[in-house]
Amino acid sequence: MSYTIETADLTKRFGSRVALNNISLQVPPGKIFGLIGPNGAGKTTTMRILLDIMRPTSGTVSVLGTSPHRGGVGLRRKIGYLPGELSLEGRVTGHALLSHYADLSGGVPRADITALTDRLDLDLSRQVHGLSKGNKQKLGIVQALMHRPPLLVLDEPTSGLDPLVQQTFLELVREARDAGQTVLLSSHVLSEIEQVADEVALLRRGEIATVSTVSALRESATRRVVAKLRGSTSILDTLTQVQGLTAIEHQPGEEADGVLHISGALEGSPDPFIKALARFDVLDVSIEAPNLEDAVLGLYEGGQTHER
Ligand SMILES: Nc1ncnc2c1ncn2[C@@H]1O[C@H](COP(=O)(O)OP(=O)(O)OP(=O)(O)O)[C@@H](O)[C@H]1O
Repeated sequence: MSYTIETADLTKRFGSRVALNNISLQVPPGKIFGLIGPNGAGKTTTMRILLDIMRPTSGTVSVLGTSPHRGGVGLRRKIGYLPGELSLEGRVTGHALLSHYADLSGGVPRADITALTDRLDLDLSRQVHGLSKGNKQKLGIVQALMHRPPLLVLDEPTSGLDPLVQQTFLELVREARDAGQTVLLSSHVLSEIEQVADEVALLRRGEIATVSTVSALRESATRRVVAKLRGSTSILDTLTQVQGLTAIEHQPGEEADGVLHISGALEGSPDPFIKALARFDVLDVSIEAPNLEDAVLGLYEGGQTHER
């Protein structure tokens, strides 16, 4: 398979500071790939190298089959880039700014720009320096998406967007993927992009902690389970045998004798838990949605894994 983005042993040092340490990443075509990591993990540095804003200390990079260093303007036009530290201070209107970028991209139909600004509810007649942080971010998003490039590289794209606009943005990203575009986007929290990302790489101190599909993360995540059961404390003996169920706690209910309130943490399939419960008189049960943020934090603390 030829990847849209491929890096091998990518390393970037700033003096003695190692920003990236042997990063090997493969972003498949037509997918949404998330780079997740806390502040300083190396997300922006990785993206800047892909755009040839920065050169690596060592290692190799290929973007759309070309080295960013050699790709020049031809490669740059195929990438829609939203920088993390978007600085829009000029005394120009949104219209003028987008026209300028549209020219650089080889022209963009006016209707395509309007379709985006309408959906994001962005007023292009205002001077960009007076726009709020969120509206500047919307302008940056339109600038990156409007020419429908084969690759989108979006650094913290949801930053500053209110929840409603965040949803619209995620829809736009999904539509781009469905149209065959490849999307690389970064965030310091998984919850902002887990709805759209097909695969995520977790960066920690310049290294890849894990690469995983979001569905694999979901399967490995722990969910809290709560049940109200009628029966003797022998229930507990049964539950301790359930595969994947840990941290079991119980307390007697306020109801008539023999009601137990049970809680625990369940990893993996809920099937063994449900089958174990079915042997008792179940008064109530709930299995919460997995908390992916916790799963990711666990991975940050843990060692290296690679799952595809
Ligand atoms: N131009 C630079 N000069 C010196 N150090 C730098 C430079 N750019 C980045 N770094 C360092 O490299 C490391 C990675 O930074 P980077 O901006 O890539 O992280 P990030 O994951 O994007 O973080 P954030 O979420 O805060 O944007 C940090 O330790 C940072 O201080």
